[in-house]
Amino acid sequence: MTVTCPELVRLDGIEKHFGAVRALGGVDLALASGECLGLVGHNGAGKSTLMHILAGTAAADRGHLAIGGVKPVGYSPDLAKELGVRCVFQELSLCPNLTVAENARVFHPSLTGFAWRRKAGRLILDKLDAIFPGHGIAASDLVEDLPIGRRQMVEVARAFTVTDQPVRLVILDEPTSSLDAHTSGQLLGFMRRVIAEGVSCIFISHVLGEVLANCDRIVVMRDGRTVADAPATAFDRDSLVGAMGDVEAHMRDAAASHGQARGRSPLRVRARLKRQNRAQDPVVQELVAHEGEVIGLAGLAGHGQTELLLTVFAAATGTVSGVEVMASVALVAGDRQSDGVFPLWSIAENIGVRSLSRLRRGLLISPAREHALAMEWRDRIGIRTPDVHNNILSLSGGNQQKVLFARALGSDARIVLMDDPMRGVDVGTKLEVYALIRAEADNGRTFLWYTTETDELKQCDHVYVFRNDAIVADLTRDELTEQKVIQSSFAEAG
Ligand SMILES: Nc1ncnc2c1ncn2[C@@H]1O[C@H](COP(=O)(O)OP(=O)(O)OP(=O)(O)O)[C@@H](O)[C@H]1O
Repeated sequence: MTVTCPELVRLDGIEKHFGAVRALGGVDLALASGECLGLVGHNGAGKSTLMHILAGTAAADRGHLAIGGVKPVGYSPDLAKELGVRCVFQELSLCPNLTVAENARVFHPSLTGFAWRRKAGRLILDKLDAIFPGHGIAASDLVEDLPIGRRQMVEVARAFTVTDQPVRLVILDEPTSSLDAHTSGQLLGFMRRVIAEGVSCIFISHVLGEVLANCDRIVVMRDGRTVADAPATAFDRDSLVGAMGDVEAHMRDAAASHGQARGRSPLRVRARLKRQNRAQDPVVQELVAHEGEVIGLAGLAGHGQTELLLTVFAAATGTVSGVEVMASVALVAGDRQSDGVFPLWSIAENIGVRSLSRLRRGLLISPAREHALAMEWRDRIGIRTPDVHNNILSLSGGNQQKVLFARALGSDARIVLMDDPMRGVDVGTKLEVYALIRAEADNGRTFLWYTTETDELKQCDHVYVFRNDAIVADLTRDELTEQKVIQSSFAEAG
């Protein structure tokens, strides 16, 4: 039975320019109450910009916006909130030096009185419990001490908390990008429950399976315009990829078909892990990576994968007991906001910073060499910018992530450590980067790749599954299945 719900949002002819860049070229979009709309498109297609306009954090150059049939005058983030519009942006907005409860209070100024801290703590914890049971976050945790996945969970939960203002629309801009498969599933299940209660959601993700399985309708954006708008059931993965443009939908299988015998080439990394003593798991004693291998690190987020990468990174420049690293190392940070991007620098400077010795002419960095390196990588992985000397923050989130790739792959490092590096990278670029990683591995580079996406583990020659800071499974490419990874990630002791 089809139920016609009242229209909640209407955007008409929205245009937005950033200098010479046309981010939005006249976008129309409508959304009903209780509808879940999937919004997809390549990096830089204009999705986040459109959502900023809907959330009142950016103003359109042209066009109209109506919410609940009313065209608001002087639209602003405060007015959006009053009208029931909430947004979880890619670049998380929590105050790092405040606790989880204090961040909830910042969002809800109506929580006053001397018990405000307790009330705010209860409010956010109840919502975290509802969305992410077993989340392990305390109201008194300082946000800057939380890993990126947990920060994302707090940000999502906060968007759904209610005090004196209603929640009618929640915009989720890549909310699962830092969450492992289990936690993403919890969020998507919750999203379906609130949709059933009449709340609307706009869900942006580059994981097309999530969009196809959870949204009622899908809008595809390309180069600042909408190019497709249909019920989710009208699409499959290939037709979505086709609508997004310039991608070969079947490249994935070609990239995955490569296999390699272990251990014939020289050793690059050997890391002995401390034995787990909390549980009687079958613990794998050491991780090894050889020249030319792509090694996957799997398991639920926060179970020691990032720490292992950071330990290998430290061991490359100093002495760390139990860890041997036999070649130079570069790291692609996963938390680009705090660890990856130099926000005051240009795109070219951000790419070149890991290759300074090669870019030097005499005592100084040669601008020409820096420019050439940046142009080479702009073209190789399609960084969408009119000028590599623009500030890095002028790029969309996914394009900033590509810069971090370019920095590592453009360097002379023989070992590349990747901390869930594909966050926010669109499906076309992902396939290109997979092929690039494979080509670089064939040239003798070694990759240690922590990923929260099971599909990406299929790109690896060998996968170690982590749980509670220990390796609990050691899988060859042929043994790897999603089920085995999930089983090992959750298996109880005994
Ligand atoms: N503050 C800014 N200054 C200059 N250009 C910007 C700014 N914000 C966005 N842009 C440009 O606008 C275009 C659209 O970017 P937007 O972030 O909306 O893309 P997106 O579809 O959300 O991409 P992604 O999937 O990578 O997040 C891009 O070309 C981007 O470089």
